[in-house]
Amino acid sequence: MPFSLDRSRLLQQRAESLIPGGVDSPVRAFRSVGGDPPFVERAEGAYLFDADGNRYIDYFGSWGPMILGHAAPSVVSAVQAAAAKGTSFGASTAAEADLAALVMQAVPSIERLRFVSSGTEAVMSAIRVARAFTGRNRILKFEGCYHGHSDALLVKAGSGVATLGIPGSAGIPMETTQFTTAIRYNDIGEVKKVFAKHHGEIACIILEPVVGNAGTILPQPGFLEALREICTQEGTLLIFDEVMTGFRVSLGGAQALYGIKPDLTTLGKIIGGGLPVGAFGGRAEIMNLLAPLGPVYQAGTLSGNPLAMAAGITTLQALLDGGDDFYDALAEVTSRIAHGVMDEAKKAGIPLCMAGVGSMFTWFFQSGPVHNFEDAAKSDTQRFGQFHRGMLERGVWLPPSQYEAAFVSAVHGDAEIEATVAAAREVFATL
Ligand SMILES: Cc1ncc(COP(=O)(O)O)c(C=O)c1O
Ligand SMILES: N[C@H](C=O)CCC(=O)O
Repeated sequence: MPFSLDRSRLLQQRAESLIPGGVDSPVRAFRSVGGDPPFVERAEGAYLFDADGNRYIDYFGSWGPMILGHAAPSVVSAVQAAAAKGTSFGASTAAEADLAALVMQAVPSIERLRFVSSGTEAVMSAIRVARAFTGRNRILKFEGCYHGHSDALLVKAGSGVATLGIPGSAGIPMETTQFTTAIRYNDIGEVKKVFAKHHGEIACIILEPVVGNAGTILPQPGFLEALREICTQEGTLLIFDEVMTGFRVSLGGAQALYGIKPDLTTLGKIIGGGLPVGAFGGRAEIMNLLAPLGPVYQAGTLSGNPLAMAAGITTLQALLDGGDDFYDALAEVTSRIAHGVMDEAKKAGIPLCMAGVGSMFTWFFQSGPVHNFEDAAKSDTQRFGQFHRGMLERGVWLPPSQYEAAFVSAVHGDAEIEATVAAAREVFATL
């Protein structure tokens, strides 16, 4: 059967008449890679199935959460059992503390934690509590890092903002971003300059400790250590946004991998096992400023939702049980996929470089190296788009932007590696 997206196209047209751009999040629209986005009907293991009957190996895993693969039987059973008891109470359940305890077991820098419904909310709330704790307003972030879509954090953001090539967002008053400073990632000299200019004013540095939203960019040796030292000296809080890297790059996230202890951490994605969730946490003396204990207001009708808690508990328990062996196996499969495709690019004479850690990675269409967003933006995005479409037609669904990370799950294996490398070989021959 020749590849067709006829039904998806019709569904997209219908969606466009009802929903702006036909999507509930811009990155889903395939604007930077062209072509029609497939409409998903169901998913199982490492695969997505669309409305036209096409099957795809999934390399974006709902943008990170699906580390156990789609519809993992243990997660589905836990969610079904929780749903049978009621889908939301707006009152506390034991499951919230159960999940909080599992998170803290893996991420010891978190002494107190609160659940919210998205990564955006987690970051927004962490910034508020950091400002309250320090009595300062300014936040320092890095170009190409994405911390959700709250007003103050879209300045020079990655992900869809970078993909669409827009500077931030309309509808945000200048006054709201006046305290946001965005500088180059991996450049400690720039960080020092900002502290010299704004001495005593900076509430927090927030960053993706491994960037995923400009494509994958690794911290250079010493960068995270230097940030920790500066923050400690200056009375500034260090916030690791581990919404993507938490439970992804290692059980304890990037902070465990690189041995750095942030003051606050934001989480999302994997800790909800594919259901809507976010969390922020850190030192008790900071987190205890939250109402009802303290003066920082933060709330949520569906926060700690019982279905999300059930999916999260089951997922984290599997990761804790699997331990280092689980993460080593995942990294090994990822490395075979990532390097297998790199080898094919080399044979085809196509400049391609790769950055990755554990089970997240990006192929940049350039010779590299990529240390910051400016470097990532040198990629041949047109060629990336051609590659993306070619792979999709051959049953491999990559994240539809050069400025996003790909993810591998525990149920990707030999068959998926071979099929992916073979598809890349064919596509490279057409570029
Ligand atoms: C690092 C990071 N922070 C924050 C967010 C925002 O999370 P959400 O989309 O759940 O609001 C995302 C993903 O979107 C992310 O990757
Ligand atoms: N890069 C984003 C999150 O990690 C992609 C998810 C989205 O914005 O829809």
